[in-house]
Amino acid sequence: MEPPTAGAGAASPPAPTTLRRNPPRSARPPPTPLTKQQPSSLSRLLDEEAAAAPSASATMDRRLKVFLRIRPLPPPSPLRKSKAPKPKQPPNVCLVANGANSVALTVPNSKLLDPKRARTEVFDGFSAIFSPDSSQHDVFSKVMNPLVDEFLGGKSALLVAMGPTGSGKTHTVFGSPRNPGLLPLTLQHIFSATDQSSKGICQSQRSFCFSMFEILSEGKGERILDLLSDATDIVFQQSTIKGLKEVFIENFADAKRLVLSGMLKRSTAATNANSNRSQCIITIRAIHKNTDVESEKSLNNAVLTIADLAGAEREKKTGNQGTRLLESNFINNTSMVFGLCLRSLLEHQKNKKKPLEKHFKNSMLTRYLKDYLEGRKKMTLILNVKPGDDDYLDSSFLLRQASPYMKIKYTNLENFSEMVSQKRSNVSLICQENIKKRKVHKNEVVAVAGKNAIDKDASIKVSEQDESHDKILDSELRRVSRNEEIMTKFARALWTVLKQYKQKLLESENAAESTKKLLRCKDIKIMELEKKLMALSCSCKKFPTVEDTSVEQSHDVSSGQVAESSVSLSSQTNLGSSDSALNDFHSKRANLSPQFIGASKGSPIEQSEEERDELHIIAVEEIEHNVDITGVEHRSTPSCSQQVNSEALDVSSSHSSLQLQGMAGSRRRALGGERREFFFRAMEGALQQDPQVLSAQSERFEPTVEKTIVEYGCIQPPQLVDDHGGMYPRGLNGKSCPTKAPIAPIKDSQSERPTDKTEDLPTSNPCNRKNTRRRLRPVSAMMLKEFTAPDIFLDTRKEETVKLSSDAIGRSDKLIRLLKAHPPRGRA
Ligand SMILES: Nc1ncnc2c1ncn2[C@@H]1O[C@H](COP(=O)(O)OP(=O)(O)OP(=O)(O)O)[C@@H](O)[C@H]1O
Repeated sequence: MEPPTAGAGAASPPAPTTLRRNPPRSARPPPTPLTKQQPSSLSRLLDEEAAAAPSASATMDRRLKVFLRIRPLPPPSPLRKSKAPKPKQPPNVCLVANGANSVALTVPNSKLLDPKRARTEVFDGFSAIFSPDSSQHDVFSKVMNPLVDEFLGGKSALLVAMGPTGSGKTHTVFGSPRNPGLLPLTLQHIFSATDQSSKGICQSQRSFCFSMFEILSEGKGERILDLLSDATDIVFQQSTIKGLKEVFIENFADAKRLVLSGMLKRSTAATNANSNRSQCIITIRAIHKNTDVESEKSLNNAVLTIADLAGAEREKKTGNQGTRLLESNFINNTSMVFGLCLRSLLEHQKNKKKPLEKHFKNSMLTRYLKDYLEGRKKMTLILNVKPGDDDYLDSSFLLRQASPYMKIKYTNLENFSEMVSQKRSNVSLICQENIKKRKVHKNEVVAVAGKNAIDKDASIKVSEQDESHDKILDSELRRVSRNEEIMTKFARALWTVLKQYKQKLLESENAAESTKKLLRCKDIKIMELEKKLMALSCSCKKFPTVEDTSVEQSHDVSSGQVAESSVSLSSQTNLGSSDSALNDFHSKRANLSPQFIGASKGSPIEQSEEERDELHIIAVEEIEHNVDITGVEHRSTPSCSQQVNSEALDVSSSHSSLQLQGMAGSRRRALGGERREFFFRAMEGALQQDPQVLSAQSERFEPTVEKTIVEYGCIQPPQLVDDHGGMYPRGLNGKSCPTKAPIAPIKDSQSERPTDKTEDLPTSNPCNRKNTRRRLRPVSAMMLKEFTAPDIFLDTRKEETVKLSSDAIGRSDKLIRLLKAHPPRGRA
């Protein structure tokens, strides 16, 4: 074993330095320089105590014993042996035994910031230190022998093996068949001792119960596994394990077999460290069969427990993941809780005002070992460490953590169980006394009444015998009654609070119920509405079918419209009547119109009056807009009719078709939808053939115009329902003409007065935009107005207009006459 680098004997060792990046408040004392080799205060104290008085050993016995075992460095791997050249220097060691009770821990060079400034810490005060070459028997004789003796003497004891993973805990506790550990040696010792005692004293017969179980992690929790049976229903209840198998062992061979079978069942995992994954606990309970009942009782309480804790792991080193990581968390957590319990016990012992924290509740192991961790039963620790440089951090952590535990004291251990039983008996005695006292009081009353002489005598006897005792009982009674009162009040308060909570809960439940009901109603309503909507949409889908009446009407309307448009042409002489041609035209129209009519018929079902008006207004606006675009001159159309001739008719037809095309285009832009699209396309198609056909047809229509007027009884054609339910008069080719559509705009008027367009707009248009928006006038009325309206004369700025107006007056006279000749029949 190589001595520490800063060990004794160095000629001029570098001054030890303390590297502290984050110094704690209660800074540790600087590490003891090894050059001085002075024993620490604790070891000095222990030595002094040992030397001073024969009772010193007893004092030392009262302290928590902490042993340290340094395991040998692992041998080089066989691969390395055969192939790699032998290392010149032995592997560096950071931990060496510095004396009987102390070790020196040197920071390895690899961990030093400045290699020149070596640093060594000395940890002393250990009960014993076992160097790597110490045998299992050495360890047993110093660690376990005293505990076994105490156990056989009827006292419980616990040995806990602590340390990082792979430090030799399992080796220390179980050992191997060739090199048995503490447990086999203990069992051997127990049975050999029993044999000797049975040989010597035949009065007592001892037998032992053996149990072995492990606590391991299960997900994020813990569970117990019995290593001697396959029982699964093991429950941990108040420091005892229910369902745990205890096997009677009568000889060492049986015990050895049990230990082996238990070890085979123990959970280990192939981690980097190939370590145990559980805390293994072995208990040996002595059962004494003695003639003396009292001694049997006390001896039967003794339990010897050996705990082989799972080694704390560093995540970085093991590289554990998933379940293994959870396991190592559990292991580290248990070690931490165990350490916290001991720390708390020490703090409590140092300062009685500090409460003993209940850290033991945080893990199953510490709950099981509660009595030991609260200082009521004796415990011994054996720390296992690895001395290699690589294990410096693990060793340092363990030594720093465990070295203060040596100061933990066990006082009044012997009396503890007695104290407990005494306390219990005292309480029961007090209760009995209370009952007695009540009886006595009762008897006193009875005695006063003179009813029962025996009771009277007894009460007098009691009162005379122990007055002081009565006083104590009185005070106790008062205390108990006060406690009772407090508890009753508390219970009442709790009851009322609970009542209130219950009421609130009921209220909130009711509210929730009513809200649910409301929601259900709403749902039903929504469903009904949805159904209605579906029905409506279905009916709408079915609706767009061709209606003969509509077609007929459209025929009529179109003829009426033609009549309207052809009013100005009535003076033409060469218009031949041709019903067949008209029928042709009608059939063409009929082919075009059904879609439109169907669509227009269908819409009013869906739309309200307001919506229809609104859409009507939009349509009118669009048409107006088109009218504006195609020819603002049309606003002066009243005069155009007078100049009608065959040429003008052609022009007007083409104008009309252009105008209607424009209108159709704008309508298409504005209104989406397949049906509308179809309608407009059809209309455009019809218009494309218009210029010639229309002129010919217009000529032919002339007599029909008269007829149609007679048929409808007025010039006003039947109104057409637009896609959106809006009503406006039909124009040429069934196109609605919401405005006072000019029938035959004259080319000349456009060329003559191009600059007057804007000026004429507000005044010359008798049917201004506002009016059109509000309501559509019947075509006849509009025409009459056009012909007679005074606003025609308003445009006096230009002589031409005046002249045309005067012509219009003449034309209106003609129209009036025409109307008089054919008075309207009245609308259907
Ligand atoms: N004192 C020793 N002498 C010889 N070999 C030892 C000694 N201590 C430990 N070993 C060996 O080191 C290896 C690891 O030891 P062991 O399994 O006891 O470690 P451990 O602390 O129980 O690990 P874990 O907590 O992970 O279970 C074993 O192969 C064991 O034989």
